[in-house]
Amino acid sequence: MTPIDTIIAPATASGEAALAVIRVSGPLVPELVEAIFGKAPLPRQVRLGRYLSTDGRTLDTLIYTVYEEGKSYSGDWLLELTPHGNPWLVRKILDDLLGRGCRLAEAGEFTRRAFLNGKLDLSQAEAVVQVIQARSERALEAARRQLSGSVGRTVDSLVDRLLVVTAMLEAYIDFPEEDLPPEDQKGPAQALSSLVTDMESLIATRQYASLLHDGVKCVILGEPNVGKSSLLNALTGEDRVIVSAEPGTTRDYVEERIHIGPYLLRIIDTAGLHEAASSLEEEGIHRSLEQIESADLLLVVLDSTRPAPTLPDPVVRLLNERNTVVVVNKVDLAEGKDLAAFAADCPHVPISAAKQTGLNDLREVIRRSLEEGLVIPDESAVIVSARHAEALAQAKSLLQESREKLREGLPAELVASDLHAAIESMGLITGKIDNESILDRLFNRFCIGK
Ligand SMILES: Nc1nc2c(c(=O)[nH]1)N(C=O)[C@@H](CNc1ccc(C(=O)N[C@@H](CCC(=O)O)C(=O)O)cc1)CN2
Ligand SMILES: Nc1nc2c(ncn2[C@@H]2O[C@H](COP(=O)(O)OP(=O)(O)OP(=O)(O)O)[C@@H](O)[C@H]2O)c(=O)[nH]1
Ligand SMILES: [Mg+2]
Repeated sequence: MTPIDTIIAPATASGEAALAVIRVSGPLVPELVEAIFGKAPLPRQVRLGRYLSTDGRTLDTLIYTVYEEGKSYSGDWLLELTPHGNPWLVRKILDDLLGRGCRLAEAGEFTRRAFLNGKLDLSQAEAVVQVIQARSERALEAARRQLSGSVGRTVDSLVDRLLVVTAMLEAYIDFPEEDLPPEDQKGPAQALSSLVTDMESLIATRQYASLLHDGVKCVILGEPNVGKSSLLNALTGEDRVIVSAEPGTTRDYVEERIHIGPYLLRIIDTAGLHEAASSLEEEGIHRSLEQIESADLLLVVLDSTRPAPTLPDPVVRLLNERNTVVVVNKVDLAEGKDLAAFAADCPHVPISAAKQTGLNDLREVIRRSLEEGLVIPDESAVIVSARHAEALAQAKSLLQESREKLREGLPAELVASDLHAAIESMGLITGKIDNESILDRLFNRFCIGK
């Protein structure tokens, strides 16, 4: 084995805080503990000690924990120091450790070592970043599952099934003159079809993952002056956009992020839709339409005192009960019209953006629409990473080709070689590969200290 460096990094963000965590990982750990604290390292015991620097000064009285080789996060000897959260103190300790032969860790290096030591598969290592970066409860839940190995397990079980089919076919390769008799093609062909179906549904979870990560795109639309901007302000709880009695106030779309229950939403206010009177208005409306077309959820705002609007045809065609909520605004004004016939299949929610009434009902209806209208996988694996989706799609198309070849009665070894390529492609997900450049690309996205 080549000797490895002992790496160090702060594991917490820099800045004043109650505590900071510094991690040290590598073979120097036992002797460092002896030298710094004057005590033999006792693995997995939380200890209080005085950090004595190389020049004999006490830097801090702090808590430290030693994890022994093979039983740590990284898999190597590991020391965690919890000094007071003073950035200057952290710097002093890091400098002292550098002087003792450690070096600063690169981004993701602790997790990279965990992967190389077999503590995590690659999909789990990637999940560490997802857990740190998740911006909603649902996103965190999906990342946590991936970190616990859900993606790895699902992919492994697909690979196991694929290996069984490959073995069935390879039994024939030893008898090259013999064609695969039709009755023996049936088993592998069926197994391949069901694998393709299962891979497709796994790939489909990616759509959900991007909603989790980027947020559900929710577009507020409607005629001018109905209160779209007032609604955005009410939902964000800020005076984010200009509201005025003059129709055509909003000229360009405005985006804000809000949470509704466990979901993250990108909520977008658009220019009112009507017959444009100027080219500037036309451009505004054009931009509204672009936003509307790419939305996951539409909030159509009506003015309760006005007749139902006539929206442009392309917009009307998009509306359905799964992606649309009709928001009937200005119900604080007396002279309400009966608007129940407008988009009658979609839920209608009466509100007053100005008086801030009905907003909790609206949040509840939005939440329900998201739960019913979006395919939200319950337990199992969610594919969050584009890299995983790509590898799966590649494997899936190889399986489809091999099924075709099987049907055409081509030799078993041709079919089997496609299957091997598919297995290799799936191996990229869990990291059963030997490719430095992929590893570099992956781990560079981590923050230092992870
Ligand atoms: N103080 C501290 N808190 C932390 C972490 C850490 O590294 N340090 N983690 C870092 O992300 C997360 C927890 N993940 C961890 C995963 C494995 C091991 C570990 O020591 N594994 C050993 C022993 C397993 C056992 O005893 O059950 C191993 O796998 O061999 C530690 C933390 C979140 N909280
Ligand atoms: N009475 C009452 N007035 C409201 C309500 N919501 C908005 N308004 C008023 O309606 C007018 C238009 O509001 P905006 O939020 O600017 O409407 P908009 O749909 O964004 O308008 P454009 O950007 O021009 O398309 C303003 O004078 C608001 O004060 C409400 O719930 N009740
Ligand atoms: Mg507006």
